[in-house]
Amino acid sequence: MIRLVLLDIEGTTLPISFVRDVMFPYAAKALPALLQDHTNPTVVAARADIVVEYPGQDPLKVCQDWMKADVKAAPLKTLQGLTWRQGFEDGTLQADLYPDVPPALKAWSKGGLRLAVYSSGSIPSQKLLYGHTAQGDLTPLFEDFFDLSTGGKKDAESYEKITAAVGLPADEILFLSDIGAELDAARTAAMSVCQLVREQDGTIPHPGVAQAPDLNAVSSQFGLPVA
Ligand SMILES: CSCCC(=O)C(=O)COP(=O)(O)O
Ligand SMILES: [Mg+2]
Repeated sequence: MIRLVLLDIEGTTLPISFVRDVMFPYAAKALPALLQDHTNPTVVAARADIVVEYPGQDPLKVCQDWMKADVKAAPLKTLQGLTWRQGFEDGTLQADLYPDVPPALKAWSKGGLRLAVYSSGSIPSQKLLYGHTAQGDLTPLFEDFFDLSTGGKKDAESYEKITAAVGLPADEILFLSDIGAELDAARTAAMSVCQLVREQDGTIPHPGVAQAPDLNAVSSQFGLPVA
């Protein structure tokens, strides 16, 4: 029986186009000034991580290249999160979740299911995003937030750590993602998994895993409370 649903964000609850066409351009504009900040310890640490990994290269150029290729690099995710704070807080950014998402999350939570997030986006940016949606602040629905500080999303060990953190048998945790390699890693860690195959995102169906076009279909397949 599923007791906790662990959700990816991009491609699962939020269209990829919102990340690529709205959030990334916002971050790209703000990054040059942010990288000049030599007093914020979070910025200093992220820039140092980039310099260690790419000695002699301009950290801004490295970030720009990562964004172009949607590389899930922890220092980039930290820096992007810092830039998005201003946008979410002043109303320039508002998370445009898939329409099936808010009602399903509310029904699952009301029905007693525990909910948690596991995304490459930094935990502060996950909270900003779910805190500023067209349907209001959805953060109270989630009991926990996990990001790359737990480990890479394609590593089974990350899912073992999450299982230990939430204190449930792995098969009672249902991980939802659009990415096959993430689902494989979660399955290796004995979690239940389902791929969100979002038509709008052109998700490539991954062989050998349960699939659903939206969260309502997830509810039907796994016997979860319905919206
Ligand atoms: C607050 S998440 C913003 C989107 C993002 O930058 C990202 O990398 C999401 O990746 P995911 O692991 O949710 O597919
Ligand atoms: Mg994703």
